[in-house]
Amino acid sequence: MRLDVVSIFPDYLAPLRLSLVGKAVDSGILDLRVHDLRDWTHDRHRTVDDTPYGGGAGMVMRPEPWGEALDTLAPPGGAQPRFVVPTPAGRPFTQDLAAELAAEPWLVFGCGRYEGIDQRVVEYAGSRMRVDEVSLGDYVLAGGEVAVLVIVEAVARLLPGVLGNPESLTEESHSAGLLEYPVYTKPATWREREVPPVLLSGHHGQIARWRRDEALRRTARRRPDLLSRLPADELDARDRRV
Ligand SMILES: NC(=O)c1ccno1
Repeated sequence: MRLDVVSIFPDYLAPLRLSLVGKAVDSGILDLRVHDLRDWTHDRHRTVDDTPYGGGAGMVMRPEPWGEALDTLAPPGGAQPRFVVPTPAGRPFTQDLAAELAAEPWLVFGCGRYEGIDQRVVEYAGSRMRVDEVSLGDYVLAGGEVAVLVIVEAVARLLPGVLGNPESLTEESHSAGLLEYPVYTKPATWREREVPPVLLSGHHGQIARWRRDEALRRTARRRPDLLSRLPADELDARDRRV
């Protein structure tokens, strides 16, 4: 997978060279290219923003540098990426969307700053590539860079060969529409707190049942909205009694 990130703070994306994502880059699973939007400006001050039409506080990112950046990275008529723009006004970024993006051969991330990017950039991009304006949650960041770090990690870990043990993808939060069950490791007793005995029983069927029950309980307590979204046949009669 090729990943391009366009930002006025390219150094903000340095963490993508570390740990899990960094290893994926080193191994060639990810072809990561980070670009400075100012490389597509032509004035002495390398200006990327201007005052908003209609007035109001703050500045808006000018469309010209973004248009030139997209034309350089993905010339019209050639292969086109999926353009992902983190914004508080976007649709929710979810595990399902992470899985969708992980199936793409090429993603370009646009990091907005100030009050955002001139909307015509998204409209222009949408005329020749798929565009996703996505939000990590109902809060506002100073820019898209931090959101891109989150999205890239969520996507990269789903790529074959990135996680040491792909099995861990099968029972994690949101993988089956539920929150993950609580996990424990040695010692069996820690500060007078015991590990649930069933986990020490060696009885795999009972352990699986306990984990399912705990995932259901945790989801019902913390995210009842997820339960209401589960397909009707996802919960059996026993599940409904938990
Ligand atoms: N909530 C968000 O994802 C976001 C992106 C940029 N600013 O906020």
